[in-house]
Amino acid sequence: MIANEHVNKTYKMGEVDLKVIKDLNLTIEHGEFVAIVGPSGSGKSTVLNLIGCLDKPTDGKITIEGIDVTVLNRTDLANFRGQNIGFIFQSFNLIPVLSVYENIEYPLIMIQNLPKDERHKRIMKLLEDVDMLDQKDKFPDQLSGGQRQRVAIARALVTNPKIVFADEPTANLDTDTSNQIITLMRNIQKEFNTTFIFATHDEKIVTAVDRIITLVDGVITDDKRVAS
Ligand SMILES: Nc1ncnc2c1ncn2[C@@H]1O[C@H](COP(=O)(O)OP(=O)(O)OP(=O)(O)O)[C@@H](O)[C@H]1O
Repeated sequence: MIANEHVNKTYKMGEVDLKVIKDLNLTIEHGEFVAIVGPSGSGKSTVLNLIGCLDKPTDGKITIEGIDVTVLNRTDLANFRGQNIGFIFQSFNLIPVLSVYENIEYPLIMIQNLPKDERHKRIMKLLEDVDMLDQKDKFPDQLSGGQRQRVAIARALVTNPKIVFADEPTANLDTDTSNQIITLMRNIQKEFNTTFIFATHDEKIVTAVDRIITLVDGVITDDKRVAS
């Protein structure tokens, strides 16, 4: 479970304080498929960065899987992130000099000290899951947008994270490819009970999720469960 209690985030811009998240109280249960929506600049990415442990709140408490992550130091936070959280970005963020296989392997080498044959098994299974087995030796610039995002999804999942944060994951994809990617993530959520949290403007994602949280000017103005 993820619990935010009285979370605030203020950016200092010279003399000016920019308060972008205001008294956020939000609980997300295991295995939820949820979208955070709202106008540009409303604070969606900031919330994702805070609960994704990429950034720290100015004050308030964030508990993930029973651990208060706001008191962890940088090293412990990075370890916690590596063990529990996966990220998918709109720009895919693949490493251009690494092959598809090596891009997926990268977090396992950086974060989790797994033996090579165990790494291989996990990567091959994920390549199959995202239907990229026949592309495993290609490099990112030899792939389509949808294929790149499938690799990014496999990379986000290879550490078996409990939670995946996806910031506009379909922004650079056409409608059919977006729908395929959303279905892929939904299937993974069902199979592994992985929590997926999206920040998005994409109606295709909004109509696919079970819960929609609306953020306006750093405040939750609506939080509703929907039949998808
Ligand atoms: N590092 C930063 N320093 C200062 N201000 C920032 C920083 N990051 C974000 N902001 C500001 O915080 C506010 C919220 O930004 P955020 O990126 O979270 O919004 P968003 O809802 O994700 O927007 P979009 O839909 O356009 O991606 C904006 O006013 C933005 O300019």
